[in-house]
Amino acid sequence: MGGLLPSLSRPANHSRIFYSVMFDAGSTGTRIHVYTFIHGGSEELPVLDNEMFHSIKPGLSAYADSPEMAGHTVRMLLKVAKKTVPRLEWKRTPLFLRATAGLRLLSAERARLLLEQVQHVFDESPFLVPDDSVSIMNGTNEGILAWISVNYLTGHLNAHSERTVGILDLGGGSTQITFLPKLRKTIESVPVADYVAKYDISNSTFELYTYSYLGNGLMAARLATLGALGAEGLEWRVFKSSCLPKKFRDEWSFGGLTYRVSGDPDGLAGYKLCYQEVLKVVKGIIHQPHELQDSNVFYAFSYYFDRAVDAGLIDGVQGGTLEVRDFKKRAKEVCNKMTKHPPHPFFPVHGHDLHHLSAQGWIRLQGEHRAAVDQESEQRGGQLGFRRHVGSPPRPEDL
Ligand SMILES: Nc1ccn([C@@H]2O[C@H](COP(=O)(O)OP(=O)(O)O)[C@@H](O)[C@H]2O)c(=O)n1
Repeated sequence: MGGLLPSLSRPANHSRIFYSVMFDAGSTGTRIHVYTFIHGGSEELPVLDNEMFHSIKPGLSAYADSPEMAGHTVRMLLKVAKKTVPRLEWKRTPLFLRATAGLRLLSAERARLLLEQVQHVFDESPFLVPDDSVSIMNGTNEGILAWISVNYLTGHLNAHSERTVGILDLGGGSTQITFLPKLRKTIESVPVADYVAKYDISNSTFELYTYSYLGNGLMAARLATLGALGAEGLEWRVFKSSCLPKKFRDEWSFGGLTYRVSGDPDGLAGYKLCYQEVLKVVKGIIHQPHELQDSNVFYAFSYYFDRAVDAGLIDGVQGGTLEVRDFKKRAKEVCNKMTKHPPHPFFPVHGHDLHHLSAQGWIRLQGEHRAAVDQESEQRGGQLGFRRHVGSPPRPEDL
């Protein structure tokens, strides 16, 4: 995202504060980040001074049949930019939008029509609209940027650091895994070449293992488990699962479609059956690098974080450190209890088959930091801000 920062060659008397506006168009919501940077001097890199955040649900892909509503979402969010950026700065403040799995899951034509609406709203706004303002980010870049952000914010990218940490990002439509392999064999034995990406950061080249599994984000994988993703007859069908309490009934919306779901009142529910159901969706698809069988540190976030909080495994403000097997243990407890008293539905592991990913590995679950008021339930107050952020860690007074 090299274009995020506007040109730094400014006249000496020019304001040393500048702004940049980034939209994250995810499968479950569209978010705006308005960054304020301070430019200390021509030799120095700008420093992130503040970030304003706001989000709207659902994501743009929910409007595949009414693209003008996607434009409306972006117009609403632009109001935050207008409030945050002084009027005089609007015409030199660049706008960017990067869409992730929601749009990747649509046909190229439907995605194009949505992005066209966004481009139109950008063009009629008073802000700067660079050439590459609006696009779909590919899964490889999504995984790499998350890895850079987390390693930068945790201090693993500084010159003295000898190791890095991996990332696990569970979105609604896709899930990413990225780490720096310790063994050459890991790179040599990837299933296809696009599991490896080289990235240069300050005189070092990192050869990363990175992959984005499209359709294995939490919402998409959950619907696939129910046999609902891509199914016909959504108006009359009810999709049943042994992962849901027997008497449970609900409607779930994703990607502009609504699915009626329920437990199986005449069947069985519980961990074992549910595990088999989920396995059908991930088996043979999720690649499990050998070296991850040993202990490894991963930062897991997005829905990994949300579900760990919901399951009572970590604190919603502090985040926490878990072993992968803790997820399995808790899933067993919750799913087997659900056969007796119906609690909230809990799927043991979505997206990644985490148990196999790293039997003894640790994952650190951290929430995201947001400096601004977020009206969504997805607001989290963890210690680090890293999801699609590249910038300074939040200051204590912002937390
Ligand atoms: N700035 C953001 C945006 C989303 N998220 C999390 O990302 C998840 C939703 O992912 P998403 O809607 O972007 O889905 P994808 O398009 O990445 O598959 C939720 O768990 C959100 O809380 C985040 O942690 N930080």
